[in-house]
Amino acid sequence: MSDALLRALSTVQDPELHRDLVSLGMIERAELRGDVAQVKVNLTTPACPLKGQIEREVRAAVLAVAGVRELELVFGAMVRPPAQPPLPGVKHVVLVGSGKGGVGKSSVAVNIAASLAADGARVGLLDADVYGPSVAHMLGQGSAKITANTDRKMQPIEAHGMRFVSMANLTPAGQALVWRGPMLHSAIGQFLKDAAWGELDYLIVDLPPGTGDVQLSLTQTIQVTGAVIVTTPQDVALIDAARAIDMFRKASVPVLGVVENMSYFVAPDTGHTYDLFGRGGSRKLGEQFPLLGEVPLEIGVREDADAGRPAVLAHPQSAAALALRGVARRLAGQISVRTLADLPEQLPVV
Ligand SMILES: Nc1ncnc2c1ncn2[C@@H]1O[C@H](COP(=O)(O)OP(=O)(O)OP(=O)(O)O)[C@@H](O)[C@H]1O
Repeated sequence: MSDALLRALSTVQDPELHRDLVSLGMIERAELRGDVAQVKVNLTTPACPLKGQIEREVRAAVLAVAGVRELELVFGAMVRPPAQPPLPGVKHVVLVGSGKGGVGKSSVAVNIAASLAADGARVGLLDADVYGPSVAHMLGQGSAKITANTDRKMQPIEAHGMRFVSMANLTPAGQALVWRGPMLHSAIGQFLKDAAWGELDYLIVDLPPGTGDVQLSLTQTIQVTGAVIVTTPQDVALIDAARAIDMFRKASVPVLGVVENMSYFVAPDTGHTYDLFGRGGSRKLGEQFPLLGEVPLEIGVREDADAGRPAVLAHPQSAAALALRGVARRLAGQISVRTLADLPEQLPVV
């Protein structure tokens, strides 16, 4: 490594982590070949929301070093696990919850997972909404069946770049589940621990709506990185979202951010924007939670879900898909912030 380049790179801060790239262990290579600098930066997540800014600042710093005429810059990514990973091979478990049903929690969970996977992360999705599992349908895998692998573990189903497990793929279609708390507790534990998740950067968990047994069970079974709250902007939804936030607080689960879904509607024929439920209402939940994004109500989101393809993949340029991509990247950023805040001053190079 070139000392001059490292000195220059140590003046560049990660904009979210407020620490320099060198002490964060993000510089894998910094070499001078003649007057060409070759630098490799490992971001803390492949879904880094501020990659463009980091790239600009690295360029400016390196090209200001005496004798450097050109920069060959490559990016990699390495998601850092917390001091205590939640499950072997799984770095982060993130819960997606809502105070009330029908606000689009599963849609948001599926699109966050698909978006992180599209950015290059290794992603799992656990459908813990055992009473109303809709993830399998939204991923076009409603009739797939979960099988056991040679170690007698549940083999997650692969779709759209992620692995997922859903009760819908274990029970015959159309049958209701009539389980009580202790059975649910053991089912969730099995989904987490007896599924062959393999190596994952993020395991996204779609919770049932509300504040019941499954939510508690999950927070007691493993150390989760945090929770995302999905809400719509009207007061009745926000009251329930506040209750969900309170539940996570009592269970010592950090709230990583809030997603305002069905935030507004743009009429496709006139282009007029309607704030059907009062856009921006989720700010009433408090300033302490980052707003991860405002996702418009869009017919395509529902159509894509029913066609079994996440909107972020099916119609990546739609306003809803772009908002959902932003949600996933901001969430990944928040996870890095949480994790690195708890790690030592000088991190090893990854
Ligand atoms: N932004 C959106 N625009 C249009 N339709 C949406 C949007 N978000 C969700 N939907 C649709 O609303 C319906 C409910 O969404 P979803 O199942 O994701 O909600 P949920 O909160 O998980 O529900 P439940 O709590 O009952 O499981 C679905 O048909 C979904 O396709």
